[in-house]
Amino acid sequence: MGIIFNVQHALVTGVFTVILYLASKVIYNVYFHPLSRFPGPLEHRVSRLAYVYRSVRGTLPFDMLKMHKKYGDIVRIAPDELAFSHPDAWQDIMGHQKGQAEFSKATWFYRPVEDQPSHVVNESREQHGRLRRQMAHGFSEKAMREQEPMIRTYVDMLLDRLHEFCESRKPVTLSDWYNYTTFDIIGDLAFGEPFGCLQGSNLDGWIKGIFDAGRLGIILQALSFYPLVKRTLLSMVPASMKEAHEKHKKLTEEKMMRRMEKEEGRPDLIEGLLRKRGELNLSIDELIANAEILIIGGSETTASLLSGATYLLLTNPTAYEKLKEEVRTVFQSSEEINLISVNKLPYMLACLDEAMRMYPPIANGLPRMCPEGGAKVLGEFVPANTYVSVHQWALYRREEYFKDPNSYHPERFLGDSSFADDCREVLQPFHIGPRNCLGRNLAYSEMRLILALIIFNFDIEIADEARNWINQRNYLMWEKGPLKVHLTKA
Ligand code: HEM
Repeated sequence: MGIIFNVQHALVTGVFTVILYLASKVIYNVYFHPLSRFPGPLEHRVSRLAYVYRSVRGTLPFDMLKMHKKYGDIVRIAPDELAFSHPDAWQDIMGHQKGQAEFSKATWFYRPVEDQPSHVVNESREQHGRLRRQMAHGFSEKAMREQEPMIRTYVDMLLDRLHEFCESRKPVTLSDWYNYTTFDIIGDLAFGEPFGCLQGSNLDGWIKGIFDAGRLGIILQALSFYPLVKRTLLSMVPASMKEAHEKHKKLTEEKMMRRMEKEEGRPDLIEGLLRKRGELNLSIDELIANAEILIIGGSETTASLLSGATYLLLTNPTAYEKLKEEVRTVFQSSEEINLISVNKLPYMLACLDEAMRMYPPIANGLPRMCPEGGAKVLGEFVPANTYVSVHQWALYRREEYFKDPNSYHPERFLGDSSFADDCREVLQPFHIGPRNCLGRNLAYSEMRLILALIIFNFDIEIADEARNWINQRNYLMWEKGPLKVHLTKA
């Protein structure tokens, strides 16, 4: 009897202690936390769970717009995180900081599993600078000129495969074909060999492994705030998953070994790191981590934008007709279209930029951490260790910065007076500052080359089932459904 009473007593005390702890945390977060003066929905100010819920549901970009509309340019989206939606936030958070420490990348987001090898995107400031300097060789103009014939081989293969569909008159899932092309190109640029996606008309198993790991990454990021749960779940990973991981790792090592055996001076994106491998003290796992991040960052982003731009053009016939006219007037044959000559297509560039605004490949805010001593963002003092972010999709849909933000108007990037009040510098799909996108020029060249050749070679009509294609969820990347179109030879 006495024992039962003691157990009951301990249980009641335990439950009471937990409730007391949670209640005091809620009161602290709402009234006494250094960020308590910033507005935001109550459920976001009291706990991280509301943010996690929206991320895991894939609705965060759209929810962020509603929050900024209601609460203004600064919203407290978690007890320790502020979201900023204003053109000046780019410079304040990501720009080169004079005489002040940089905002570092948030570990919970960029390194959800701490013991994984690091790479250029999540490295600490010093090692990042060294890696970036070396990798920059592969992104120079000279390197891009040398890479062009290789890139062109894959684009020609894409055109050949699409011509086959014209003959068969079947609808084509163009979004898949964009992915196959960008994956094969980046496979060659990062590992020295394509994935064979264009050849096999499907995504290689190795790539599928990377996508699966990406989805798991969102869950692991969320669990970073609940370390005990994360540790427990990680210790329970089933044997089949561990085996799949080991198999993927072995395949990747073999790929890297084959690349390392290739001739010296290959003009690709990994050569710079291989040349200074000793000086940079790079293990094979770190080399692989860098090649993998190039694959993820350099293919899905570009393919998404190409799909988004194609969809927006096909659902905006005036813009589509204008672009067709531009491409088919400037060029008389496919052979004339190359990485340099696409510069003669200003309307196409505006079409791509407007697609970046309406369908940015990186739609959510990638969190940074405020340095020691705190810093000012949009004139407000933000305490040290606060996470801060800029959510692109929400920013680009605000009427304060773009007229008629929910409609596709490439003219806004061509000096059309109806859009004179637009704030075009808001658009920063590649970010700014010392950690902005290294592949920006390559991405633009690749997208312009592919789109120009597609528009030149085919008349395209969207299939009925793809009319609402753009209504998607977002899990760091867009969850793209099949963009089905009908192609006829132009
Ligand atoms: C439309 C296409 C692309 C978009 C929108 C895009 C966007 C971005 C953004 C926003 C970042 C910064 C990430 C952060 O702050 O954590 C980034 C970094 C990076 N991107 Fe891209 N990217 C694109 C294509 C590419 C391509 C084609 C490559 C290379 C093949 C590439 C390579 C990189 C690299 C290496 C970094 C890391 C730079 C550093 O940390 O110093 N990107 N990209």
